[in-house]
Amino acid sequence: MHNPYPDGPRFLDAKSQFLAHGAVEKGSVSKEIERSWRRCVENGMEAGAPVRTEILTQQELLEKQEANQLLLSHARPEMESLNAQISHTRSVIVLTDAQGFILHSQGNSEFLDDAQRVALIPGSSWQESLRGTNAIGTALVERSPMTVQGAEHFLERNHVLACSAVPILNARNQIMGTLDVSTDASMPQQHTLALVRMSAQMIENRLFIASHAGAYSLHFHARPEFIGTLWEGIAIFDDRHRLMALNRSGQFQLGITHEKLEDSLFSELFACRPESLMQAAQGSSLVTPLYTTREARLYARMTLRQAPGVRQPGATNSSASERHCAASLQMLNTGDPRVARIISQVELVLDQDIPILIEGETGVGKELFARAIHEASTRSRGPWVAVNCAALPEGLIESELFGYEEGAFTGARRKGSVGKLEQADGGTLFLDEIGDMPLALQARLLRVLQERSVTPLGSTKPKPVNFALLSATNQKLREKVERGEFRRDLYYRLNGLTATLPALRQRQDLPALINTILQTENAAGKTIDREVMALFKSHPWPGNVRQLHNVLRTALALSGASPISMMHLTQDFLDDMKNGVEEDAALSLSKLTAEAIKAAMQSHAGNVSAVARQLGISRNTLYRRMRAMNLM
Ligand SMILES: Nc1ncnc2c1ncn2[C@@H]1O[C@H](COP(=O)(O)OP(=O)(O)OP(=O)(O)O)[C@@H](O)[C@H]1O
Repeated sequence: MHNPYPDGPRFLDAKSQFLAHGAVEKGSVSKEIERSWRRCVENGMEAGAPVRTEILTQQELLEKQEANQLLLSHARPEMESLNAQISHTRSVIVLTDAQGFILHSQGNSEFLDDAQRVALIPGSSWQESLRGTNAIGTALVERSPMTVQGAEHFLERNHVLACSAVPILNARNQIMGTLDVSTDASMPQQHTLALVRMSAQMIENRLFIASHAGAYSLHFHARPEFIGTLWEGIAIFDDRHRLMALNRSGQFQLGITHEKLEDSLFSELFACRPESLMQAAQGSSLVTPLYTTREARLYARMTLRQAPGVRQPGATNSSASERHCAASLQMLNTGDPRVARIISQVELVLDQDIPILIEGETGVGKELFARAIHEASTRSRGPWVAVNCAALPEGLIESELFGYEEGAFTGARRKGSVGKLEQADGGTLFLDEIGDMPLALQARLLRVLQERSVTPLGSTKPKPVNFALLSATNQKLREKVERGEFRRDLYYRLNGLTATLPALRQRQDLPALINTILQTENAAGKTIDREVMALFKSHPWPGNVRQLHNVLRTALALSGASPISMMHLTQDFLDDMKNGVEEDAALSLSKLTAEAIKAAMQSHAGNVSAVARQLGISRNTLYRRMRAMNLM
């Protein structure tokens, strides 16, 4: 019969030999186990001794949990998901602090007797000096992942256990704690350590990101599909592009140890300007190729963080490298007749001081389009300043837009602040989500547009400004005007020309658009199989081009070198697809019903009883349906 624990007798023999002669036969156990046994003997420990169960009081445990709050909060979700993967085995998952005290445990402990169950609950300690050779305590001493099975444990009481523990390190390579899975000694162990390693790495990545509040982080790997996984390198920089921290995978990929990290600049590590990646990071999670200064090719995604003092791209003059990232108007012309007409209209009014209002559903590419207009204009040498009116808190929007003088209000910065309107002088001001601008500010904005000057808060001196004005909205602005929620005079000021970008489901250039997106993902020429293309053509795309881009990006990562097929679409998208179809069906059904009712009303000259009879429904139902469909 298959013996699930073939090494049991070998470990027992090795242990007896070690206890009798102080040495083991070469190769019978690992060096780490032999070293640990030696430490146990040197500490005067006896293999057959009863276990001393050291357990913290409730108060002491609470204090330890408090002191390790960060570790606990990031480890808990990973322990949950590890538990879901191994819930069919009889195992307990344990998190300890750096001294080996259990902070949290979960799982199935039925395979243990009462004493051992107690040993795996929060508050008990697995220090090697107390419990002899064991995965947690020995991993902490050896600073490396350990599996300790059956008789490899020094104390006989622990021979029933098989445990795999991995130390969790912070960015400075200091041990924060361990993650361990303990199970019955007879359970095969070959995959357990790999699983625990992965979970520990996830916890390290989470801790790493949470403990460094830099200005931006760069996520990188030699293979694009590894970005966003536990194997990615993560580098965190401050707003002066100095490296603040690099995770272990990053240290390995870039070939630097954490001691050498101090004061490295972005430009010393990567052959690219951080600003160009920042531009790509705005509003999307684009993966871009880049080279290290040692000429290794990597892929990276930048994540901007909301730290104070971060210079956001867009609020400054657009540099040559940023400009290189923006799409040109003709690049956006991928064959849809409506888009082509809008582009030719825009080209006619370009540089003529005519404000353009860009309308369209979310994700149709309004900001991309606005940026392309700026790039095509003579103002492209001037600044591009984008303001998202929906993202600014109402109390801040005024000072953001208009700026303020020194000492204008309590808490104002000493030197005052230049508002966005003034920053845009000589370039383009893009007011995104303009429909969300509070009414009171609409009046002030209108005055600036009429007088072409800005008066910062706390000042009486107007400053002349000159910028091209673009704005965008996904709301029906005209309807807001009718409802009195948006100033009519401002509405007319903003829309010298209205450019309405079609929703993706209305566009006739889907394959060409897909090709453009594939190009931006460095995957030009990638094949998409017919089934997927047919699905894409019938999907209603509620998230528009942004959604298409995301679906393609994930499919590219999942498909590797093969053509994109159904198996590379995420379940999320397929579910969305199903719901869309159901919604569509419901929509067309209600349209058909409305048509049927209208026709029957006409042929029976409005006689409700006759119509109800013809349609086979009651008069009440007919009235209800007519009311719901606005037919009465
Ligand atoms: N013509 C296009 N070609 C390639 N990608 C596009 C195009 N239009 C839009 N996208 C993709 O869609 C994303 C969203 O575009 P953008 O932010 O300009 O949309 P938006 O209409 O301003 O959205 P929102 O209303 O939500 O602000 C872009 O980051 C890009 O990935």
